[in-house]
Amino acid sequence: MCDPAFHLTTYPDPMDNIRTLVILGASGDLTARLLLPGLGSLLAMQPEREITVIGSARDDFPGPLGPDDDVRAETWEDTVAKAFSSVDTTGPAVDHARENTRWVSCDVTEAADLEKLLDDVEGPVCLYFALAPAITKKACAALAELDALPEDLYLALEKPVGTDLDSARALNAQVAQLVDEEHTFRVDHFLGMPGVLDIVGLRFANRMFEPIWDRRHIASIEIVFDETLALEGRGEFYDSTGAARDMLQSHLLQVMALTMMDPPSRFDPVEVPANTAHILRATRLWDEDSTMHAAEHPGITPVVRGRYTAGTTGGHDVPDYAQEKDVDPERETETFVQVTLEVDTWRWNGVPVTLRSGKAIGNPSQHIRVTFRRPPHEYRGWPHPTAPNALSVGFEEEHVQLEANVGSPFDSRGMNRLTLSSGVPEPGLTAYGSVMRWILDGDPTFTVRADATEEGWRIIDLIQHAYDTCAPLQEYPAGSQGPHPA
Ligand SMILES: NC(=O)C1=CN([C@@H]2O[C@H](COP(=O)(O)OP(=O)(O)OC[C@H]3O[C@@H](n4cnc5c(N)ncnc54)[C@H](OP(=O)(O)O)[C@@H]3O)[C@@H](O)[C@H]2O)C=CC1
Ligand SMILES: O=C1O[C@H](COP(=O)(O)O)[C@@H](O)[C@H](O)[C@H]1O
Repeated sequence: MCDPAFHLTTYPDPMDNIRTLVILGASGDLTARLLLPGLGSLLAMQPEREITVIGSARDDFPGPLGPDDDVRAETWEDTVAKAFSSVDTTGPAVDHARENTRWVSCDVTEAADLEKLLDDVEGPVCLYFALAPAITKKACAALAELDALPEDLYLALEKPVGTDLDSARALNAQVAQLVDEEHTFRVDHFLGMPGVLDIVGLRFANRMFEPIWDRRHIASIEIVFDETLALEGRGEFYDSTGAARDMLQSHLLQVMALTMMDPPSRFDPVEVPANTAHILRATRLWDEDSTMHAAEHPGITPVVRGRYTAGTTGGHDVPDYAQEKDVDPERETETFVQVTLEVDTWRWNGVPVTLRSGKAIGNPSQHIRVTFRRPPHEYRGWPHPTAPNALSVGFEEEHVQLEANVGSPFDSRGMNRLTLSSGVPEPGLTAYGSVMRWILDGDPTFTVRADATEEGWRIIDLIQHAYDTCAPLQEYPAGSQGPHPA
């Protein structure tokens, strides 16, 4: 279980860091829907924290009225208050942030604008780029033109970092000219999801899992994040991205690395990212032709991709992807991907690791499931094969489930399957609440280091190669479980 107040690192002192958060792109969807509510829930939990939030984008907030609008949106201050109250947050830290927030208009691609924005801002300060990747790149170039940057400056970058390996390398190099790695947060909110953080407690705060957490005892690992959601008006972004780049490049690969990393000696921004990178560097596509793999795990198709057609999911009619707004049907963008990977180390060689994510899926699953090997010895007269033990953890719902065999084969009941299942009692921070906490603490332990981003793109290139050579785009009706043979 992950205690919400459980601060995992000893570096640096919490509550002694960032006092000013500047959100660039603050009139966008991310800020109102995720960043501000996450911040509000954190402040409700930490009443002593004093933080000034500066919102910024090109237009005066809320921006001029469009030709078809008849109601002017609320002010920035109202937006902050509304976002805080949406998660029912109160307390002195919430009041302080609400009363001290302000809006500054700024085109982040213009050095002169940035200079004005940062003029009276004192460090430690974090600039949060809630911007499209192309604008983030231009903003970094404009920041590099300034004569001086605020002292103790942190930068927080949203995903995606770049759009491929080359652009990610270029952006990382640009960022490195502005601040060092320990002042850089490459945000992956999946690392803040309560269920994902439960993996930390399960693995490293118990005696019983870590000794068997390797290829000798684990048969396979599955990390699934399916969604009923379809495009939700994000056609333009999604059509140039697709499921692998949207969901695997950082999110599911980061979760995989946390699930499979060697135990770090400390939970700090040196050890955790190093162990994450170690796993990602060793990751390759499952080789279905390897004799050893074929004997132990026959029939795995390493890459499956699909795209939804019309159907119904979550009680809503979903149109054929090709009919969605702002998409090019000829582009072959996938809305479903399933890949089986291998982490080629002594600890994990030969264990298939399947990552899957699909949009418009019926009865979607969102879990990390570790399936153990069967007992090594078969007793005469017992039912065989004995079902394997399995441990699964939900992503956002914090649901932990352990499956075991109990009972005696010598009485009439025979062997039973026991499922120990528990939700975690106290709700903790939301995913973006944890992200905000790490940022305001100046603690990049659970953010994505530059090399991990680049490894993510290397793995995406392997998947793309499979798309081009052996994984044709298949169709699946919205509301189904995805294409065969996933
Ligand atoms: N929305 C989501 O659910 C998620 C988004 N993300 C990532 O977060 C980032 C932002 O996403 P989202 O909020 O949805 O995007 P939006 O398109 O909703 O918002 C973009 C923001 O950028 C501002 N902007 C654009 N150009 C400039 C400029 N030159 N100078 C200053 N501000 C500018 C816009 O305001 P204006 O035009 O007035 O300047 C607007 O405030 C993206 O990288 C996305 O991938 C990540 C996870 C989830
Ligand atoms: O980053 C993204 O994540 C969401 C899923 O995360 P959630 O916290 O909103 O459940 C996904 O829908 C989106 O496509 C992707 O860009």
